[in-house]
Amino acid sequence: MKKVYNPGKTELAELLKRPSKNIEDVERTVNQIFGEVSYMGDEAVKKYTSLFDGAYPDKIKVTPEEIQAAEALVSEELKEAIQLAKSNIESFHAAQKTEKVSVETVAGVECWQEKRPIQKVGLYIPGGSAPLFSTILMLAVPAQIAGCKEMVLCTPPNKEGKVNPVILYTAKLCGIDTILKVGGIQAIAGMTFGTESIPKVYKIFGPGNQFVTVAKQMATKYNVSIDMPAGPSELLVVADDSADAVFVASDLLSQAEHGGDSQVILISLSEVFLEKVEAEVQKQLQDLPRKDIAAEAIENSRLIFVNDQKEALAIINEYAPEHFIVCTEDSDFFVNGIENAGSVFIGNNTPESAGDYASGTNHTLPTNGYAKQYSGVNLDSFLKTISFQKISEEGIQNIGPAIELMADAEGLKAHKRAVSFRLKALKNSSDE
Ligand SMILES: NC(=O)c1ccc[n+]([C@@H]2O[C@H](COP(=O)([O-])OP(=O)(O)OC[C@H]3O[C@@H](n4cnc5c(N)ncnc54)[C@H](O)[C@@H]3O)[C@@H](O)[C@H]2O)c1
Ligand SMILES: N[C@H](CO)Cc1c[nH]c[nH+]1
Ligand SMILES: [Zn+2]
Repeated sequence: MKKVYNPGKTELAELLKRPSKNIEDVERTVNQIFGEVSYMGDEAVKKYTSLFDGAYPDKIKVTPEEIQAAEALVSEELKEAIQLAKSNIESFHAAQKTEKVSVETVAGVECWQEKRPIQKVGLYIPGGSAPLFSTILMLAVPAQIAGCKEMVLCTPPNKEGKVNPVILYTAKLCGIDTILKVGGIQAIAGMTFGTESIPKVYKIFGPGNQFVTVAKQMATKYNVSIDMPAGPSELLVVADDSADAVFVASDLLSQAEHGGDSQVILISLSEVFLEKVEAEVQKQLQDLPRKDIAAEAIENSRLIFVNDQKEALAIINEYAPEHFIVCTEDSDFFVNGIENAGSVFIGNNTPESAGDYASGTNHTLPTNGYAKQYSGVNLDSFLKTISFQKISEEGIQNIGPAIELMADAEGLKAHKRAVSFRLKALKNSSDE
């Protein structure tokens, strides 16, 4: 991890760059695959599944027999853990339901808004380097609470053309039966255009690598919306001597092990603490099964010493981390001051892994600085808000003249008439 002391503005900008691939190269690949999938459907999907995943499944859709068989391959212990996580995610997301908002803006003009589910949603479950079945809970649970009618799940197959049984088990538990063995750009293109096997959806959800993230952004050009850009995982920790170096190092490594293009950052007001964590990261790295991946991410990562809390907060808000851990004596300073972060974890007993799996919050979060303008997935992500209005005779008489004047001023005569005819009819009937 690169260690820096009191970096200046220009140095910081360079230091805090995410280790992303060349975006033009990724966009070129995305354009090509989108083009082919839109014309050739399943044939193109199979071509790219074979190229990138080394698999050529004869059927893209997982069969009911495969789903059935998966259940026996998952241990009872793991099923119970999944159930506990599911129930906490349900509690937190069900609590996000809101009441109908209704206001009589002036006498006789009633305005209200109500939420309705997005009918067809596509859930992308990463599976390139690790089968992230926990992501199914994060997406399907709020989709179900929202009342989405159709859920389509895409996840990459392994080299034998199979999907991890825990993914199949969790999908079934969440009421999903349309599971497709397709990952990466071809999955996002499939859900964007629809193919013989992949249903077209209205909104695509879920995290993924940089190919998936750029593909999701491309989908928006074809009238399919997305939750947010949720790419390679990242974590920023702010800690002082009140924190535990062993815990902090384990948190940093937890996100580093997602992928070589992940990034983790520690900001501290204590030089001694930075050094302790640096040594601890190297120690804990040694026996990680994904040591090479984590080590690559650690190469892109930073240890930053700053003199005061205000400076630390300014850096954090500029970086806008996906995950933000606060382990300082005065945690309120950071908790109250944070403006840009996907999800915040407070205190020595709150590992980031808790939010990844089982505390109840959602782990599908904006990366790459997008926490400046996007929220993580939540119940509202699966809902649309529709506004309604009902105007009485009194109401149209109250606002009609203003509408007529405004329509006139915009030069829109038909708009004006739509009001004038009604006002005239009311006047005639009152004159009779
Ligand atoms: N932000 C979040 O909320 C969040 C949550 C969980 C995971 N993640 C991130 O999701 C990512 C998962 O990545 P992953 O790779 O393991 O799985 P993935 O499912 O996202 O991607 C695998 C697919 O990438 C495609 N691919 C691989 N190499 C390619 C190439 N050269 N050209 C075109 N396509 C290619 C293949 O089709 C493959 O199926 C990680 O970066 C992880 O950090 C983020
Ligand atoms: N940390 C990931 C979000 O960036 C989510 C995850 C799933 N499994 C483990 N972690
Ligand atoms: Zn994680």
